[in-house]
Amino acid sequence: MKELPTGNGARLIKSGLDPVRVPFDQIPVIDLEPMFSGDADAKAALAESLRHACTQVGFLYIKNHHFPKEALAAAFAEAEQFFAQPDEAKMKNHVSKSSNLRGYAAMLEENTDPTARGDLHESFDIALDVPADDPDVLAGKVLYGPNQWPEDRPSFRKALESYHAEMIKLSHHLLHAFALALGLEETYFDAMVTKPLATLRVLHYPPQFGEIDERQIGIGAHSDYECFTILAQQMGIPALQVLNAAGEWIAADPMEDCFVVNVGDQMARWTNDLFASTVHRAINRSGKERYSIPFFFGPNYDTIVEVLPSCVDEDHPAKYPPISSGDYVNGRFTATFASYAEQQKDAATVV
Ligand SMILES: O=C(O)CCC(=O)C(=O)O
Ligand SMILES: [Fe+2]
Repeated sequence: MKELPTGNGARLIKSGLDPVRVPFDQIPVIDLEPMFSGDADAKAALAESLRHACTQVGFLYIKNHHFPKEALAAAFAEAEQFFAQPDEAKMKNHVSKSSNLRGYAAMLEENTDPTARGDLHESFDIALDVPADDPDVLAGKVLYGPNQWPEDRPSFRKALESYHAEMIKLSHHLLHAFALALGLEETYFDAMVTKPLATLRVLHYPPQFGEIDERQIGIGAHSDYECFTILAQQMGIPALQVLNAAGEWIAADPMEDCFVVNVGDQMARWTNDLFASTVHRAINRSGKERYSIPFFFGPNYDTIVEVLPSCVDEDHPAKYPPISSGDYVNGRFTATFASYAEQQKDAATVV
C-alpha cells in the first residue's frame, strides 16, 4: 500500500501495475476520429478510454476508423465467391504449397483449441507480399514471403491486396493510439512496423444447427498471437464470444460501421500483461453462412518485443524475456501445428 496525499487527506493505493479485472459484460466502443483530426486533448481522452478498454477487457469496437466501405464490401463479396467453389479449385492454393503459411486451409484442418476436435471453418491467408529473393526471405524468416493466388480470380487478388493495404494504414493510426494509451510518444512504435508481420485472413463458417458439441465449433477458444487484431463481421450474423474474468462468454456481435479490435499476446508481453490478451471463440448458430475477416498486426520480424519500461516497477519485474517478433509468432504457429499433427496421429491410431 502507498499513501497518496490529496487535498482531502491521504488516500491508500495498492502498489503495483496489475489492474483488477472486473468481469465485464459489455465490449466498449472507442471513437477513433481524434487520431485522424483531433487535437492533443481529444487524443488524450481517446487514449484514456483505450487504456481502460485494453486493461479491463482486451476487446473493443472502433468507430470512425476511416476504412473505405468499398474495400470492405469487395473483400466480403470475393470471399463468398471464393469459398463457394468446389474443393478441388480451392485446394489448388492449399497452404501446404506455400513455404510461408499463405493460402487455403480446409474445414477442420485447423484446431485452434488443442482440447477440441477441429475448427468448423475454412480460410484463406495472405500477408505482406515479400518477393522470394528478398534478403529476409533468403535468410529463412519464414513469415516473410510471397502470397499465392488463384490464377483465374484476379478480382479476388485485387480485393484482398487492397484490403490489406488499407488495413496497414488503419493499423498505423491504431498503433499511435496504443502508444498514447501506454503513456508513450505517439510515434514510439513507428520504426518497428516498416515491414510488419501483418496477416489478412478471410474465413467462412457454415451454420451449426441443433445440439452442438463444444469441442467442434467455428473456431475454438484461443487468444491471438500478434500485437492486435482488427476484425470485420457482417451485420446480422453473430458468432464471436469473448471470455470475461468470471469465465462467462460475452457476445461481441457485429455493430454497424465498426470493427472489433482485440489485444494479442505480443502486446500483452510488451505491456507485462497490463493489456489483456483475451480468450475468444466463434460459434455460428445464425442459420446463415458466415464470413469474417480478421487482420493480425505485429511489428517487423526482427523487432525485439521486450517488456516496456513503463510497465515494470520494483514489485513487478518483467515477466517475459525479450524475443524477436518473428521468432515469437513463428513459435506459436509451430506449436499449434504440432498439436494438430499430434491429433491427426491419434485419430489415425484410433481408426
Ligand atoms: O471469426 C471471428 O469472429 C473470429 C476469428 C478469430 O478469432 C481468429 O481468426 O483469430
Ligand atoms: Fe482470434
